[in-house]
Amino acid sequence: MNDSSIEEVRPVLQARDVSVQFGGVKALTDVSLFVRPGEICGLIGPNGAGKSTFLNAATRLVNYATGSIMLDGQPLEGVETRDMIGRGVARTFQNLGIYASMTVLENVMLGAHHRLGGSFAKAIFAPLRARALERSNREKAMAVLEEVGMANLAARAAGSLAYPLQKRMEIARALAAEPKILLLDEPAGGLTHGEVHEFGALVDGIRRRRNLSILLIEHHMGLVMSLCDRIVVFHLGRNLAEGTPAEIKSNDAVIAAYLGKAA
Ligand SMILES: Nc1ncnc2c1ncn2[C@@H]1O[C@H](COP(=O)(O)OP(=O)(O)OP(=O)(O)O)[C@@H](O)[C@H]1O
Repeated sequence: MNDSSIEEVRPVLQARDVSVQFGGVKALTDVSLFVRPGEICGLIGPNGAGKSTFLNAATRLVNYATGSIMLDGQPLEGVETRDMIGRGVARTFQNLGIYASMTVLENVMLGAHHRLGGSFAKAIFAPLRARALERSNREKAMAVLEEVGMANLAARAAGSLAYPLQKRMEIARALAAEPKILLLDEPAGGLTHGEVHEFGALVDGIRRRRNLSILLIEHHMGLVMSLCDRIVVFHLGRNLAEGTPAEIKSNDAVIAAYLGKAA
C-alpha cells in the first residue's frame, strides 16, 4: 500500500492490518485498504479471498482480531452494526434484502429511518413533529427514486418488480440513508450482460452527482474494469495487489491467482 498517496486527502474508509479468524480459519491476515472521497474502489479476488469478510468487518458484522478500521478519521471499534448507517456507511448484500410485500417507496423510506430519530414516545407526545419528519422522509425517498429513474414505480409492491429493478431499488434505499460511503457486495450477480451495463451507468451517475465514495466487490470483470478508479486485490485472505484497472489487468500475480483458481 502506498502511504504517500493517502496523505494527499483523508480517505473516507481506511483499514490497516485487519485480521479476522473464524475458529481455525484465518479469513483475513493483515489486510489494508482505503477508499478516497468520491472514488470507486474495486475489491476483487478469487472465491474465498476474504472480500465479503472484509465488508462484514467494515460494517461490524464480524469482529476483527487485530488492526484498525477508520471512517472519516474516526475508529470504528466499539460501534454497533445497527449504528453503522448513522455513521454514514450503507451497504447492499449479495442476496437481495428487500421487503417484497411493501411498496417500493416504503422500502426506500426504510433506508432513511435512522435519520428520523423517531420513537413510539415521540410519535405520541410530539405527533406534529413526527408527522413532519415522516413527510420529509417520504419526499427524500421520492427524490432518490427520481434519481434512479423509478419514481413511476413508487406505489408498486417491491416483490412484483423484475430482478434488475429490485437491485436498483436496493441502491435507492442505500442512498436514502445519505451515506458517506456505499459498500456494494456483488451487485451485478444474476444480471444479464445488458443489465450489467445499465447498472454500471447507474452507479457511475450516482458517484458523479453525489461525489460518493464506493467500495465495489464484484466478480464481473467488465464492470470492475470500466467503473473503478482503483482496484485492490485480495488472495487467500491477504493483499495481493493494488492499482489502476490497467495495472491490475496486466499484473502477473493477479493473473496467476485467477488462473490458479480456474485450474
Ligand atoms: N462465518 C464463517 N465461518 C467460517 N469460515 C468462514 C465464515 N465466513 C467466511 N469464512 C471463510 O473465510 C474465507 C473467506 O471467505 P469470504 O466469503 O470472505 O470470501 P470471498 O472473497 O467473499 O468469496 P466469494 O467471492 O466466494 O464470495 C473462506 O475460506 C471462507 O470459507
